[in-house]
Amino acid sequence: MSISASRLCWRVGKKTIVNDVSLEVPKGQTLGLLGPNGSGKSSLLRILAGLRRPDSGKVMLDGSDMAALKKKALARRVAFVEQHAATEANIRVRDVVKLGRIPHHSPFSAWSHQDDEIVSAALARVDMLEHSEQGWQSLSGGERQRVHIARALAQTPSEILLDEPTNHLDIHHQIHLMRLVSELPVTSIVAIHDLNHAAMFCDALIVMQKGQIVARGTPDEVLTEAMLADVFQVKARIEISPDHGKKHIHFL
Ligand SMILES: Nc1ncnc2c1ncn2[C@@H]1O[C@H](COP(=O)(O)OP(=O)(O)OP(=O)(O)O)[C@@H](O)[C@H]1O
Repeated sequence: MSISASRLCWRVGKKTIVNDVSLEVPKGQTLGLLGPNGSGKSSLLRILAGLRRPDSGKVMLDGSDMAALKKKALARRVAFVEQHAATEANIRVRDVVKLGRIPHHSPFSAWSHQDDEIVSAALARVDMLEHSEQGWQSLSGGERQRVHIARALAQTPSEILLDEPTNHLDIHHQIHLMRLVSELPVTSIVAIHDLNHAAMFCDALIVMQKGQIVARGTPDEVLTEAMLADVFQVKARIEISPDHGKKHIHFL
């Protein structure tokens, strides 16, 4: 397994926010994390990214305990795009993406032509190459989101964790981004609210409720009218799309 977690628990005071969560994602696959607001998706992603220590349980990368990895080695391997990622200074778009290369450098190593190529390729992948010289503060919300994703790609990670990455994006860029994530030769875990995008672009899904996993499997197995009524309290009719052969949810 590229990334796995066994029996993760995280509490704040008496409240258990992540409750006995175990998961496994094979190399190159895309796992979608679904669940209502406050169900623990972001908290789980922060633990999987190594930003938060669980009270119990562990995260494994290729079978080795993540807790044993040094910060820089972890940053070379796992990229995380947070939901409210901020970049304060008014630096150029290209410089934001260059930050993704930091874990690959020592204080004495020189910036290389290859670094430049990786940064340009990351910007091109999110359709932001022509904004390279623009100042960060002048970008729209969706453009900022795409630049944060480019920075994560410039890290050339083996695992990428994305917390609601299609927030702020127009429908063209939502589809473009989800297709990109699903086609990347990188293991991805993505918290996502759009259930039809989850059906179209994820290999497997996990549904969280009150910190626990309440359903898991392929999108076909997980996305059922009963689950949507039970977990999300919505009525829906689900059919197999004649266009792409995946499940399609009609909300009633
Ligand atoms: N540091 C914290 N201290 C106290 N409570 C917290 C903390 N972090 C998260 N929580 C609580 O834990 C629960 C899960 O939050 P989390 O952000 O992980 O949910 P989520 O599934 O990502 O939600 P959303 O879909 O709204 O982004 C929420 O009730 C939240 O208020």
